Amino acid sequence: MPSHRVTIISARGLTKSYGRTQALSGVDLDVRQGEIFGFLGPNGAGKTTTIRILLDLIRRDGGEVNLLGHDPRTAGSRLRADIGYLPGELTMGSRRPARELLTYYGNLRGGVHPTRIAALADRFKLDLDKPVRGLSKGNKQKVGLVQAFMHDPQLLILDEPTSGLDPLLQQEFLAMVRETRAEGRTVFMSSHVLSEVQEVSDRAAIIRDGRIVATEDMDALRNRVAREFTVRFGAELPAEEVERFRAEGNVHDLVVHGTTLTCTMHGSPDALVKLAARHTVLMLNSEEPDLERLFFTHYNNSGTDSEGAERDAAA
Ligand SMILES: Nc1ncnc2c1ncn2[C@@H]1O[C@H](COP(=O)(O)OP(=O)(O)OP(=O)(O)O)[C@@H](O)[C@H]1O
Repeated sequence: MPSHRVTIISARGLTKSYGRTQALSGVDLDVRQGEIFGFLGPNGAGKTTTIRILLDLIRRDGGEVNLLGHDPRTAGSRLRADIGYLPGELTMGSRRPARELLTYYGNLRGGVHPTRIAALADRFKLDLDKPVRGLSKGNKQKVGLVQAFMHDPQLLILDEPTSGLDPLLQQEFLAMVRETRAEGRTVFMSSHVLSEVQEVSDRAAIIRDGRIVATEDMDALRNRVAREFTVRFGAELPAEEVERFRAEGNVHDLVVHGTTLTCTMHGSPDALVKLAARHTVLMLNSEEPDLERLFFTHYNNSGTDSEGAERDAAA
């Protein structure tokens, strides 16, 4: 991605404490126009706090923010019209039907055509006639997503957007995010689920204990992440066949127990799949590491030096 693109989100040295809890200890971010930018971190890392500061929903203790060319502290409602925001915790106690609530939100942003609301609701399989208060968590999340997308904002800021969505709707959501990018608009989304960010993002920042520990192109992150594979064969493998697996450059930690082989791999599983296909495969399973493991295996030593991690990723 060309680095000369317009910067849509810039944050420098953001700090925030809640009493004795230091939630952010100097967060820097640069998000460029037309990219999908993932914001990854385990629970309590500071994602929601950062997002709320970006939108001036809470006040920062220190640092600078620029969103679409403005400081959100002073830009007021004009800036809000160019942003779609999905909060991490939706409080929707209204007795009104979703259609009415969404029309009301749309009017606050200068009006959104009813057919646009209906089309988005249709994609998410949301019933617009039910009172919002009685909706399930997942259906409330859909209302939140429709209100974030419906006015076609230049910038979408989404806090844990797939929380509560079933897998098919997660895919629908990711498709919408890609369409947004194709129109040159920008998406910033937080998540603690590595796979969804990996699937859709161009770049991601990883936050841990209130600091950005890495900002990476997703291709670089994909290669850093070791996935665990388990293959169960129809019969025990001859020793020389096991050696073929062991000889593959990106196969590590290989263990064979009876008919079951486990290993970890970086990058593409192509070689493993082709070797396995020489035999009868009863089961093949691949698990991604959770974020915590990724942090401990890859970022522990690089500590808080995000430039160092970027250098490593480029190497
Ligand atoms: N209103 C608050 N009062 C006190 N502490 C808070 C408040 N909000 C957040 N914190 C603390 O600040 C830190 C960062 O929290 P934050 O909600 O930003 O993390 P997060 O990455 O969004 O986590 P999650 O994925 O669980 O939503 C945590 O230690 C949290 O307990």
